[in-house]
Amino acid sequence: MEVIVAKNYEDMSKKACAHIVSRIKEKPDLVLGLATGSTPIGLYQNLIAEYKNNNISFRRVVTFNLDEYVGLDGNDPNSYRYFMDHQLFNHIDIDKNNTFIPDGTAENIEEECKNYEALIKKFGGIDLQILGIGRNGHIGFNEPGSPFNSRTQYIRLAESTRQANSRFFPSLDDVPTHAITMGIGTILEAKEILLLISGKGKQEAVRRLFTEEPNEDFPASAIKTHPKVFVFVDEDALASESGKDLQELLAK
Ligand SMILES: N[C@@H]1[C@@H](O)[C@H](O)[C@@H](COP(=O)(O)O)O[C@@H]1O
Repeated sequence: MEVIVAKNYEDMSKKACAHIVSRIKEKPDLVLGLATGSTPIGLYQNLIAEYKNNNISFRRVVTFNLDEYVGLDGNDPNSYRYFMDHQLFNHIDIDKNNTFIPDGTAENIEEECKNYEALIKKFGGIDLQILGIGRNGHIGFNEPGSPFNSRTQYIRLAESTRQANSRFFPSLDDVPTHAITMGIGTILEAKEILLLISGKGKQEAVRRLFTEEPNEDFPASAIKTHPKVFVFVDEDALASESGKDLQELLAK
């Protein structure tokens, strides 16, 4: 696990963007795994700027999102399809037919999960997966207790996750109770993983990530078993009480 410490959110977003741009230049038909949440928004803005400056093209890039709420269609402003269209896809030259997100309105959710896995395989697997992290260590919507070999699946959201995400909805009652998420096993099959962590609210998650052995109570710890991981973390997320120790730990 390589750790890149950024000064702040903007710096983290820029550094992660530079990493992805270099990968797209090496492989213009990169299969890119995408994440939602507030954390990657700055990264997406930087990618849009790189496209507008004619520095990169997404014409041949294929994307797979980690997850989607069950029950929300793509026109719902809280769906992850809507999020991705508005935060990234509408502003770059990507072929929308090559942007995949689980369908939260599918009649047969289990089929949808299987098909999603098959589609990822059909494109040769994910080259680079972007991840954010929930305060309880969730990645995608894999909540604590998710087995490390789990595949794309239908899951019930933890109440703490519904509460955290209720800031985007009119009320807590409007937050869906279920989602489809790539499994941890699916995520670990990506050839490379980029985890982005920003802000004071993530200090405890950072502490656990850097100090705990891989364990299913803290889903993000699974990435420690992966051979090619880059963690982009800003100083706010690092600066816990034990921040100094963490900085020392990282310096080793
Ligand atoms: N499913 C998403 C995760 O993929 C994301 O990492 C997490 C953290 O979001 P934020 O970046 O807003 O803290 O939120 C959601 O639950």
